[in-house]
Amino acid sequence: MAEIKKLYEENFKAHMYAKHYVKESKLEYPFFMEDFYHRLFEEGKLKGKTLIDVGCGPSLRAALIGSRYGCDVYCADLLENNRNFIRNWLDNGQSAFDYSGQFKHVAQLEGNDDFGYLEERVKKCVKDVFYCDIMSENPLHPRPLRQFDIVTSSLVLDCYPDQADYLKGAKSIGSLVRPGGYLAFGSSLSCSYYEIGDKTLPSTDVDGAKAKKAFTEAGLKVLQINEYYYKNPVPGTDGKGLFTLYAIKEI
Ligand SMILES: C[S@@+](CC[C@H](N)C(=O)[O-])C[C@H]1O[C@@H](n2cnc3c(N)ncnc32)[C@H](O)[C@@H]1O
Repeated sequence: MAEIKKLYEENFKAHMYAKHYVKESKLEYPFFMEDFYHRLFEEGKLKGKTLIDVGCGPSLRAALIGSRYGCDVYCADLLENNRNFIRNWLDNGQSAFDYSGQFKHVAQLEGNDDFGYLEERVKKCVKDVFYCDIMSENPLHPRPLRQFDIVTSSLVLDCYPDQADYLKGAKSIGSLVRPGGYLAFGSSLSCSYYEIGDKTLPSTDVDGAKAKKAFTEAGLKVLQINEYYYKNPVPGTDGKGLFTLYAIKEI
């Protein structure tokens, strides 16, 4: 586990990740998570005021959708570089990093051709950007544990191939959901590595059923799983696809 965190500290380049996995994504279905969040909110399945995106990285996936529904969004990540990347975007907008492909996609989901309105909306909804570590019992340490109406997390827990770490991470993510609150989660499917530039990072051989087991053990009730298998191999990873999971913490 310490090794994985060290690998991230040394190899995860925020700008390169944002460029390769958000801006010019090589994934077959680049905006899988945005579509998932959009659908859940639109169907009224996710309701609440506070949203934390755990392991947000240099991405605003959850903020883009949660902002439509007036959520107060908190972006949390292990790496200072990622947190600074988001802070810089919040201060300087598209001139700091051009997310226009992703923003255009979300605007289209909302029935709009022009995506310019999203920048202000996202900036307004993000209330804070802070440290979190899902390998800690309190992922917000040294802050006190706080719970949220909605917890989102995409492509984060699958960074931990060791089974014990995976379960620990699921428990830690689950601890952030308030009783009656929701988890909207996304992951690679049966993946052992992904590349960022010339760096290779490990991933996990996991599917919806394994994630369901982990989050059930973490005290959540899983309500929906959706697996998507790539039709063609995706450059830079051996992942077979992606999956999403939606769960509730019952009162
Ligand atoms: C593959 S990126 C995903 C980024 C973003 N969520 C997305 O969907 O594009 C993995 C992210 O998990 C973060 N991460 C890795 N280990 C973590 C940990 N122990 N606690 C919190 N975040 C972690 C990394 O810093 C990185 O931002």
